Amino acid sequence: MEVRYSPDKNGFKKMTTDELRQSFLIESLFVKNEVPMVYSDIDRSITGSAVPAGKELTLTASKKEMAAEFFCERREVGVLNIGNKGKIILDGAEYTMNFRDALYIGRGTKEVKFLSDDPDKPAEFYFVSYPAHKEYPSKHIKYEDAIHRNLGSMESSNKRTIHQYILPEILPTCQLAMGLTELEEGCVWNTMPAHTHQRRSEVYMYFNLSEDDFVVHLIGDPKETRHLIIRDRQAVLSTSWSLHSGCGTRSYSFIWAMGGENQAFDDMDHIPMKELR
Ligand SMILES: O=C(O)C(=O)C[C@H](O)C(=O)CO
Ligand SMILES: [Zn+2]
Repeated sequence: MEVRYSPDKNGFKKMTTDELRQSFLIESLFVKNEVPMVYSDIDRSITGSAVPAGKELTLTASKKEMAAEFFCERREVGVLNIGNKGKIILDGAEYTMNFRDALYIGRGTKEVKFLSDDPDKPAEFYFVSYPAHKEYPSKHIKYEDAIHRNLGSMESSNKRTIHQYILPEILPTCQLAMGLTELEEGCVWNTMPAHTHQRRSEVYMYFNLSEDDFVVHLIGDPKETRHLIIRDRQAVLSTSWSLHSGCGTRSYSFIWAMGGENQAFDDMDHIPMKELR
């Protein structure tokens, strides 16, 4: 498992493009028949994917980094399927995962298996995990059971729907919150006006982009921003002090996942537009 260490605010200011990418950008996801994972010291998130294409995949603990017998020994996981129909089996209990369905996997779950219905049209599971102090029941949250919030406008090029799957309004978790944001055609800006949230950190994973398209993702202190060019199915880590917002060369979607001490979605420190630099 790859491990990432984040810089402090001052170290961040001196980083080159390559250093920024090595610290915050995750380019290794969605490899068929593998379960790539990145462990970050930011709230101890683990970000990964599972694309079973003719092979059943298992979520296993990396002994060195996790010192655990099984992945969910002290962790909870949120999974979203952005591919074709598949299944996740948790200790023998089977969940049918359609496109845009989510699954919360509670601490204590011993066996997690990922399968696709058709190996030629695989399911594409994306997951984010955080440490969990307590066992909460696993739960399947279908697309139609998520909370769908419309935000933004065509005039601001940011009309989008935020689909909220894993939040206290839907199910209890230890610290994980997770959802999916889809931009309307012709809209390119996400999370603008921008925010930080000192009380939690966040991981974004962008998708629905063609090979030639990308998102210019803003990070850093709102008064001294930097950017990363992010391509299809790549993820970006965000510290609690960093804004996280992006502008694409076309419309796109992204999955956001958060861990920390406060799960209230609207608990954000908004940044006045005039203050961004
Ligand atoms: O488009 C948006 O705005 C978002 O999706 C915002 C994220 O959900 C977020 O940053 C939550 O803290
Ligand atoms: Zn946020």
